[in-house]
Amino acid sequence: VAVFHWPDPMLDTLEDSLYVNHFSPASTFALNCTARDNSTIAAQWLRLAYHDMATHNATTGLGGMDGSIAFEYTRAQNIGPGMAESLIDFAVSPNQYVGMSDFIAMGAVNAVIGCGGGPVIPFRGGRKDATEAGPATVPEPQQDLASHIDSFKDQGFNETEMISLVACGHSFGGVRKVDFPLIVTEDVPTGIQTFASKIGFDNTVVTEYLSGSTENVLVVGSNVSTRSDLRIFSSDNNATMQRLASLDTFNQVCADLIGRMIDTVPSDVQLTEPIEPFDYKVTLDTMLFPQGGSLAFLTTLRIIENGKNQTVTLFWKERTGTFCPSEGCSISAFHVNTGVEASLLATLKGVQSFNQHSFNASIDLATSISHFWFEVGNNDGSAPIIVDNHGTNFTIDQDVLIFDPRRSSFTIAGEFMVVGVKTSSPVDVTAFVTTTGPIGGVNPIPMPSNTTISFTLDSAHPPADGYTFYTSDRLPNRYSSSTLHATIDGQAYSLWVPTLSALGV
Ligand code: HEM
Repeated sequence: VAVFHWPDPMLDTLEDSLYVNHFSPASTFALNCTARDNSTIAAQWLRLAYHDMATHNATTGLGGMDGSIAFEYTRAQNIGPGMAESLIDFAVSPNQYVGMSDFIAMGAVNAVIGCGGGPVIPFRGGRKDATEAGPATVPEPQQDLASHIDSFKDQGFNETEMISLVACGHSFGGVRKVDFPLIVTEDVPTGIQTFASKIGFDNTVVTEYLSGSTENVLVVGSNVSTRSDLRIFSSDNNATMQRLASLDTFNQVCADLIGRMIDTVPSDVQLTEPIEPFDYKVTLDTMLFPQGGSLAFLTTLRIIENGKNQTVTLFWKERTGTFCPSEGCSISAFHVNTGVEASLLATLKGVQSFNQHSFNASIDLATSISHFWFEVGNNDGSAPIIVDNHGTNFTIDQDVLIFDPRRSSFTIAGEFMVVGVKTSSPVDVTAFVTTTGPIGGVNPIPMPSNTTISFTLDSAHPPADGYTFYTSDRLPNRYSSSTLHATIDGQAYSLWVPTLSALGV
């Protein structure tokens, strides 16, 4: 299991996206098997993930789940509106540390639970987005069995796994003549055409195939050349399909294979260990900025709701000199937000909701802050739990380049970030900003992109408390997050700013 050592922007983003409800569309849109375009969002997402993975070549190690589908979705092999629509679903979520490909993979995990309630597929992060299209290697129904065996072999799956993975995939969604003109569907009713009239993660696709009652056009369609499921399913005399007739086996095999499918990445990509909900998490809105002769320090500790009535105390130590008592300076939470909703995936892992304990500490300007930790009291006589980033403390790397949410301005007229630098010498400050592009134009998919914006000396905010302030260019539309960079007195500093405001600003 991946261990979270704060700060870790990638794990931080992925864990929120997986387990905090509404944090990312990837964990919500596909729930309840929501219908779209004569199919379901879940089916579209699962097909998107497979088609993204299908560029993998196990021999060269190239391709796989890398988001290259964003450059390939207009190909005939990716026909149908589901590809573009699904890419649009995911395009709001990426930032500088997590790309589209991780969200496409997360979409597959949520598609499976969203339509069937399970099985739960482990999620690993760290995929890298491709910058161009991969080869056109998605299998097509008019190809013969030998080609399909070859395609799956290239993708890293043997013949038995091919049979199973196709059965798993085709237990979702439908085949629509309009989207796939190669398939002659005069013998299949129009409208919603789901395999075996079922939507969901069950093995009807298998049992109806075996009993001869299937309406799957890739099995019984009148165009014999596009009966690819028939050729694949029967390729080992139905031995695999018979095994999959057990619902438990089907669920186990599908969880395993879809898991392998989303973890099929270019060989130079190293995925994290599976990401489970973090017990204790310092949330995104942790900020340190000068204010009226001291430093304001805002932070929040998120705890999984556990039925105990807990009290949390924030502790911190000085950066230089002595100011705090030997046990550290401390303060109680000023706000507790109970009942932060967990995602469906989190509830399937036993997490019902989270409590957020927020702090607004005033830090001595001269001695500043080097690190912080928390004590969680159970109010039942038991010893408090020390939450200290797994023994490494929550370290404030630096207080030289800071983001100042109070001096920043966010109005309809425009959004401007203000940063402070702890020097009076002139400094070049830039922000590496992720935005999601406009819908429409040349590329209808609002793919996330990165731009650099610069800062100028802030005439509205004179130097104060040892800091000089710089204001950004107007933030671009569809700003999502940024990382600040500056070289100050010969040393390079950077600061991830995942969010522009915090409770207590
Ligand atoms: C030889 C391999 C495969 C062939 C020839 C094939 C072919 C097709 C075709 C023709 C459609 C209908 C497309 C449309 O009408 O829009 C379809 C739908 C679908 N396929 Fe496959 N497929 C294959 C493997 C897979 C695999 C391995 C998966 C995932 C594990 C998968 C997942 C899906 C899903 C979820 C749909 C429904 C999409 C929707 O309803 O929006 N397919 N496939």
